Amino acid sequence: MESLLAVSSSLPAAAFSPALLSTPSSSSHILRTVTGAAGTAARAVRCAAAKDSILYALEHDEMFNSAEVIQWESGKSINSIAAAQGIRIRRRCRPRYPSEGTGADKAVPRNILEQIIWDKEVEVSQRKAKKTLHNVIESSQHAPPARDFIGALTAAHGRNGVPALIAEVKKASPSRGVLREDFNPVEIVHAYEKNGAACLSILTDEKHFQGSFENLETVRNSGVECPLLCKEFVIDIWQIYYARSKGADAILLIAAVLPDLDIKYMLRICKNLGMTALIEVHDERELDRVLKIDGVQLIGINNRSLETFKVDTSNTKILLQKRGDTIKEKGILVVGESGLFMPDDVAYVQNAGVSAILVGESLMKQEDPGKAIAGLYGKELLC
Ligand SMILES: O=C(O)c1ccccc1NCC(=O)[C@H](O)[C@H](O)COP(=O)(O)O
Repeated sequence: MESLLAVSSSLPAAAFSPALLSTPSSSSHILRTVTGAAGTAARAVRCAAAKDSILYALEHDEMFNSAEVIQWESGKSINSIAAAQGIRIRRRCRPRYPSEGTGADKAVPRNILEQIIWDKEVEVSQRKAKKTLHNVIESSQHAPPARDFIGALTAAHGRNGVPALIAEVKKASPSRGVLREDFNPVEIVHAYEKNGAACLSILTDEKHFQGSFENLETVRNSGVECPLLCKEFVIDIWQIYYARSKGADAILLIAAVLPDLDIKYMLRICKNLGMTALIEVHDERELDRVLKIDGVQLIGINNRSLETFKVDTSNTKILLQKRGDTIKEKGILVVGESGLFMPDDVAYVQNAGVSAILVGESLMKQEDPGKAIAGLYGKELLC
């Protein structure tokens, strides 16, 4: 595994720039790097297969993700690479050639997160068929510049002396069903901003959360100034460019879903786009993986298990007790996510060491989600 990571990590930074990714030369650059790294006859054979796969992808105007490059290079499946890192969520994996089956046709998802990811694989491949990576990169280059998500959190934290608020726009969720029938995202975000939210989180998944990229775009164009987090289940770099093209300033990357190399690769893309990556973890193993990755600036500790729905705010405290010092040394900001309803909850995660909180349900369920912010903190927030 180490050597595979070394091969892929040896891709030069320039290979990840949007400008290069958008031209055929970047693809051949990556191809040369991958094939050029093969030292043994066996690897050369695998690389020949990789080359065929990559050429096939290019002919069909598809772009490959880093995990797929490793897969081709190593002969290992994405799922076995992920499992070696402790990732339990399996990818269904599209066939590399139309004649190949996935072998997963009869499989059933083991939990809700796996279901969401399998649905996302279908959704993303359908979206890519309509708008290629090349086109979406082009669109992202015309978006207004990304706003400073971390800067907004830091300023609000300093201003109020309590964790900054990332207020979430979430109509429904798999664990709670519909949270709000009367759902007007523009009204909600203006109320959030007026009442002291530092940043906004916009759910874009349609099938499980009744969100949409249209909501993200409408909010962006509605005149709010808070930076926007695209709350998506990212499995493919295409989604990052698409989110940027719709006005996102930050994007969620879930460590329970993405192998390390994908996180590294996606972080570089975010950096090139001026976006912030909020990297979400739920347990110690995920946190340790993420802490080994260079360039991580913002980590979210989710109190909700996305596999079982169990919410436990002590998760934030336990993880920060164990790794708080390392996080501080690295200058990483921590967001406490999920299950926060009252001033005591906010104080609890603040004492644990978070600089920001991500809150959805407890605000969305109130008649006036803006006024609910003062109820959540036990005081009004300064804007
Ligand atoms: O909220 C869910 O039911 C859910 C299910 C599966 C995957 C993700 C899910 N939610 C994402 C989140 O973690 C929350 O939207 C976010 O942290 C806010 O949480 P809350 O304040 O508890 O709504």
